[in-house]
Amino acid sequence: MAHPPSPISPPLKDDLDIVIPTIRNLDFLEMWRPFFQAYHLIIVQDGDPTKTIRVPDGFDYELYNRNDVNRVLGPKASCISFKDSACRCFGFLVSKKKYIFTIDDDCFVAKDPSGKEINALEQQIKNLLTPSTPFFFNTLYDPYREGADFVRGYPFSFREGAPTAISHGLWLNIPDYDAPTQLVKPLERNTRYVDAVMTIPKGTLFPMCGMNLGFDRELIGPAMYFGLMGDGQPIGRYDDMWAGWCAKVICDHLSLGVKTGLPYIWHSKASNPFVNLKKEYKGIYWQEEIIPFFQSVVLPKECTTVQKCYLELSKQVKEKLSSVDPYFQKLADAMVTWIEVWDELNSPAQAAAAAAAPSTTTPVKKDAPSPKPK
Ligand SMILES: O=c1ccn([C@@H]2O[C@H](COP(=O)(O)OP(=O)(O)O[C@H]3O[C@@H](CO)[C@H](O)[C@H]3O)[C@@H](O)[C@H]2O)c(=O)[nH]1
Ligand SMILES: [Mn+2]
Repeated sequence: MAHPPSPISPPLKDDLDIVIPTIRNLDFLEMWRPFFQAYHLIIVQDGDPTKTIRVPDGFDYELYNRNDVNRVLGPKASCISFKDSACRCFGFLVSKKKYIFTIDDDCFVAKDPSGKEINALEQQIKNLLTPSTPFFFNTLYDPYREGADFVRGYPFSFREGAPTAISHGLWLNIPDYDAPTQLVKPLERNTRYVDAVMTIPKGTLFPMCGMNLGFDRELIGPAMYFGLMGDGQPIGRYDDMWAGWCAKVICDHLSLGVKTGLPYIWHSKASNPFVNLKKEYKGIYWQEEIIPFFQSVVLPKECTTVQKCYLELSKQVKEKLSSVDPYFQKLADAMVTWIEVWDELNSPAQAAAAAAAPSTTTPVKKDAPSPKPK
C-alpha cells in the first residue's frame, strides 16, 4: 500500500527563531499561526516587567522581560535599550539559531494582488537561502527566482553571487515614514504591491526597517545591534537605521549581500507622529552627518570577522562622530559592550551547552544562559 506523503517539515523549522519586541498582548499571533506555529519564538517584553504579556496557546516560546535582561547581562545590560523597539536585539543575542526573523506586533498577514495570504516567513527564508548580487545589478531583479535569470551582458564570473546576510521585507497599509512625512501625509497608505526582490548594490546604504526583517546570525549577527535608544537616550526610532548602516558597511567589506522587497506584511498601526517627532528629531539632522561618515568608512583588510569589523567601526564612531554629539561616545562604548556580551553568550562552549540542553514542547519561560564569569 502506498504510504501517504510525509508532511513536509516547515523550512528551517529548527534553525530559525522569530524575535518579537513587545509592550502588548500578542493576539496578533493568531493571524500568523499557520505560518509561525512550527517555529520557536523569542519574545522580548519591553517596559514594565511586572506586566503579564498574553501569548496565545500552542506557541513554543521563551519570554524575557527587563529583569531577565538584567539577570543575564548584569551591568552590561546597559547596552540594551529600554522603552524602545531596539530591545529586540536582546533576542538576537540569546538565540542559538542560525537564522532570525523579527517582526513587530502590529504587523499582520498581507494579501498579494490575487488575494492570497502572504507567508512572509517563507519568503524571508527563500531570500536568505538564495544568493545576492551586490557586485553587478541585475535589471530583471532577483535572478534566482522562478521565471527569472541573469540578463544579457551580466558577467558569468559574477553569477555565483554572494551569500545573503539580510532580507528586508516591506509593508502594505501604513508605510514606515518618518514623523515629518507622517505629519504632512497622515492619510497616505501604501497600496502598491511590487513583485520584486532586489539586492542593494555594494557601496550603497539603505534605511533598514526592523518591522519585517530576516538575517543570518552566523554571517552578520554581531552587527545587528540596535543601539542605545528610548529611555534615557536623546534619540529613538533610529534603532534599526543604525543597525542597518553598520551592517551594510560590514556586509560590503565581507562580500555579503543585503536584499529588499518581498515579502510584504500589513502594517496596521500608525504610531503618533508627534510622539515620533520628539523621538526622532535629533536623528533627522544628525543623519546628514552620519550618512557621509558611513559612506567614508574604510575597514582594514585585517578585519576578517564581523566582530573585528564592528569594533573597528565603534572606534571610528568615537573618533569621527563624537563631534556631532557626546551621545556617540556612549554609543561607541555600547557597541563594544555588545560585542563582549555577544561573544560571552555565543562562544563555542555556550553553543555546546545549548545543544546539550533538553528541548521542550510546551511554552515555557526558559532561563536564558548566564554568560561565563570573566
Ligand atoms: O517602547 C516600545 C515601543 C514599542 N515596542 C514594540 O516595538 C514594535 C514597534 O512598535 P510600534 O509599532 O508601536 O512602532 P512604529 O512607530 O510602528 O514602528 C517603529 O518600530 C520600529 C520598526 O520596527 C521603528 O523604530 C519604527 O518603525 C512593536 O512590536 C512594539 O510592541 C517596544 O518594544 N517598546
Ligand atoms: Mn508599528
